[in-house]
Order: sequence, then C-alpha cells, then structure tokens
Amino acid sequence: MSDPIVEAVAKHPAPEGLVYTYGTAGFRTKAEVLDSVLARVGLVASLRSRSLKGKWIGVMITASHNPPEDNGVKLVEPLGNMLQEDWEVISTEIANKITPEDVSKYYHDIAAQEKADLGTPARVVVARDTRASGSRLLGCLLDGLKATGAEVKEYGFLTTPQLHYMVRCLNTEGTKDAYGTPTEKGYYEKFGAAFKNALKGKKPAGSLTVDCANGVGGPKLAELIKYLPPKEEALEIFVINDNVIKPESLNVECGADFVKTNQRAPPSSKTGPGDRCASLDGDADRVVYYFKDSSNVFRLLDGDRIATLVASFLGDQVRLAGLADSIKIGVVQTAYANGAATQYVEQNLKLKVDCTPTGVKYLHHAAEKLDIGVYFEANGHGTVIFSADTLDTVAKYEPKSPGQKEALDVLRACINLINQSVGDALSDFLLVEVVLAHKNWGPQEWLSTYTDLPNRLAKVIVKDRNIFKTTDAERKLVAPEGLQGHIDREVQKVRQGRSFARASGTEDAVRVYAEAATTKEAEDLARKVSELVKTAGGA
Ligand SMILES: CC(=O)N[C@H]1[C@@H](OP(=O)(O)O)O[C@H](CO)[C@@H](O)[C@@H]1O
Ligand SMILES: [Mg+2]
Repeated sequence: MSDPIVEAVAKHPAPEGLVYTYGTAGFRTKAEVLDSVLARVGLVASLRSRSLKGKWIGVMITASHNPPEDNGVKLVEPLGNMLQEDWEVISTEIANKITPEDVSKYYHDIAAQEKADLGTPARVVVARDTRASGSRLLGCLLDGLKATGAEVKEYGFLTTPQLHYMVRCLNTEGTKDAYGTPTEKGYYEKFGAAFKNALKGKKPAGSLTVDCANGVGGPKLAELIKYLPPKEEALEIFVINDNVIKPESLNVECGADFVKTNQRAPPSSKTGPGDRCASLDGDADRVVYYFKDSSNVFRLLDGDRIATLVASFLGDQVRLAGLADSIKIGVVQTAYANGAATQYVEQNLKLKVDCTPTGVKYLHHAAEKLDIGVYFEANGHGTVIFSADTLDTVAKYEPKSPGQKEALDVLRACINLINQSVGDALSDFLLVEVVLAHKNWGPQEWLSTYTDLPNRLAKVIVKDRNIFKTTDAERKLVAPEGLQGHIDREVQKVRQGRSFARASGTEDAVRVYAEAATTKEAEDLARKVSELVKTAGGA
C-alpha cells in the first residue's frame, strides 16, 4: 500500500548537504532550496493541530525584510503566538531527515509522542506575502497538508499579522473571547472602527506617508484606508513603495529594515520638514517612524520610541480613568533598546522595564505576565497586550465622572485597535497616530521626550557563531571564556558605555552592539568589541 506521506515528501526532494534550522523567524533562506521544507512544514502543521485536538494552526510563507530571492515559512499557534519551542525542534528534525521513508517514520513517531490522533481532523490556515517564489512554495506546502488529510483554509495574500489575526479569530469564534470575524473584511472593519473610536473626534496634525517596502502591506493598507474615517475628519495617508507587480523591488532601498539599518529615509521619499513618515517591512509586522527636522536632518523614531509613546499614553488613560491602583503597566525591551529609552521609562514614566533575549516570542511571553505589557524591539516589532483580568476590569468598570468616562472610552477603543495576536505594523501606526492626535504632538515633540545615546550595531563573521553563549538576557557572554572580561574593560573606557555581543538567530554572524555618550566613543567601542569577537571566534 502506498504511503501518502512518503509520496508527498518524495515529490519535493531536499537538496543534498543543506542543514535547515527553525530559528527566531521560522525557516528562512534562499527560496530555491525551500521546496522540501514547505512540504514537511505541512506535515508538522497537521500534527500540531491534531495534538491540540483540531485547533487551527497558521502557516505563513514570508521572508519579511529579506531580499526578494529569499523566502521562508513560520507556524502560528492557536491564539496567534509564535510556535512553541519543542515544536521548533520537531520542525528542524523533520526538515533534515534524508529519505522520504525517514520522514514518514518520524511523522508517525511524533504523532504517537504528542498524542496527535491521525484519525481526527487537522485544521490549517495558510497565507503568503508577495514574493515571486510564494506560489510555488504554497504548492509544496499544500502537497504536505493534503497527504495528512488536513482541512485547509487558504487566504491568498495576507500580511503576517493578518494571518495571526485569522488564526486567533477562528479558534475563538463563538466563545466569550471571540476576537473578530475571520475574514479580511472583518479585520479592516475591526481596526477601522477602533481607530475612529480611539480618536474621539481628535484629528492628527498633517498627513502620514507610509512606505510599504513594495510588499504585501501596500495593497492591504490601500484596502484598510477604505474603512478608516474620511481624511477630512481624521488622517490623510499617502501610500508609497507599494509596487507588488515588481517583486524584485521588495525591500530594495525602502522599508523598515532599510531605514533602521541605514538611518536614512528611502531615496524615493519626497516629504518636507516635519512631515511624518512610517516604513513597514515586507510582511508588515514591523514599523518605524521618521521625519526631517527643521534643519533637514533625518530623525528616526524607532520601536523604542513607539513603546515609550504608547506606554506613557496608556498610563495616562489608566490614571485618568481612575484605574491606576488596579492596573499596572510595564515595558518589555531587549538589550538593543537604547539606554536612554530604558532610563526614560524607569525615571520619567516611573514604569517597570523587563529585558528579554532577542525575538518576539520572548518579549511576548514576558509581556503576558503584566496587566498591560508594552513590548517593542528597537527595530519596530511589537505590540501591547492586556491580561484577561485587565480586560475584565476595563469592561466592568463604572466611571465616576465625565473625565473618567472619556479616558475609559479611549482605553476600550485602544484595546480593540491593538492587535493582540502579534505585533502588527498597520495597527501599530494607527495607534501612534491616535496618541499623537490626543497629545496634539508632531514628530518633533515626540522626539524631544529624550535624547538617544549614540550607538552602533555591527556584524562580525566568525568560524562558528555557536561558541558564543550568553546569559542575563544576552547582555553577558559566558563563552568563549574570558571574552566578557575584555569587553567590560573596553566599556569602562568610554562615558555612558554599554556593549554586548551575541550570535544572531537569523544570520550566520555575531552581532555587536555599542552605545556611549558620543558617536565617536560608540563607534570606537563597537570596533574594539568587534575585534575582540573576531579574535575569540578565530575568524
Ligand atoms: C538586532 C536585531 O534587530 N535582531 C533581529 C533579528 O534577530 P537576530 O537573532 O539578531 O538575527 O531578526 C529577528 C527576527 O526577525 C528579530 O526579532 C530581531 O530583532
Ligand atoms: Mg517582518
């Protein structure tokens, strides 16, 4: 009797000699070597769903901010979270099995181990970004899914956060936690209405130009705009870099990663001084803001800035609503957060800061422990999550004055405006616009809240990055032995110095971060620490 698993896997043979890893952002590499991985991810998605008694699992085909020739795939848990860690291991294992028979055996072993009854339904939601390789890879994924007999919902093109939203909606449909209608229209209606309610008649000053990285965010934002209040009443949005007809232009000289890495606007940007601009990445789960100041100097407002802005605003609304005693807000950052941002949150906003390892799943997890958890990576990935108790308190609270009612209304609308399933560039920028409108701030006022410490991020190529082991949320190295002591000595030589080195989870390199009182000191420190890393890594 033929084995459908063996057949599906044999149809998409793995290239010889390649090792795949399910990393921070799923599998991600050159699209031309991903066929076998996609077919096998189909098998894992079904197993995961069956291990959860048929809950919907998401599969997103994207390589986010990577170049157009790359692609990738990641799995989404039922409430929209990133894949659980033991399943990352299973995914890596199955991707690296050599023969189709090995894959099939492993599939059945995992089914037994994870109590995934193969006779019960498996449900999987799939979507992709606009990369040219996406349609071929989708075919490979569907072959894997079909072989397992899964029920598949195909959404075509979606942003990554839209896919997370669909997964959460499908799994909560008809329950008291129902998140929304699991359709694109449902998404636009939910966020469009929340934006209008959160603005409460306030109008953001000026317009916003959104660079969509020539990715899937472009057409999706164009659609979302149809559900926002008319521009005369609320926000005028100019959409640029939205060319998805030319997939080779994806993330090229535009997008959030270009802006953050190069610390400059996309060359195509034509805005004037004081005009707010935002850039999304290729799958629209990251956003950074920027503008030209009155001297025509480029100014970046990154994820740290979004976190501080939003935390301060939500703190105000909670206090004004009379809820400060029952709801505590916290901010979660990684070691890449600028030291000035951390200090501002602790000393000016008087809020708690937690630091976690790099990667959204760690931040999300830490934020889940807070009443209101604001988490952003400096590069613009992030969101705000509200605990079940907080949602309950906010829903039931009876305001004692018109002022309390006003703040409570805004807070309730913000809860709906913020994508609870994952960081969402579209929802995040609408939230920023709401905050700026309420504060009556332009980008200059936002920037003036604190001054970033000059910093440098460098990449060092070493023989084996896996020898670099860290502790203390990746801020200190425990191996190679002695290296941390050398780094500490360099740090002490500069004013307000801070530096750390860690192996990247997405690239074959060690990242070095340094900040100090002046640009020169930050650059020197980054260079010295990079040299130490190079020597220790035997490059
Ligand atoms: C310094 C930096 O920006 N690191 C990024 C990058 O991780 P690395 O492990 O540093 O390669 O990609 C991750 C996935 O997109 C993202 O979560 C993270 O913030
Ligand atoms: Mg992304």
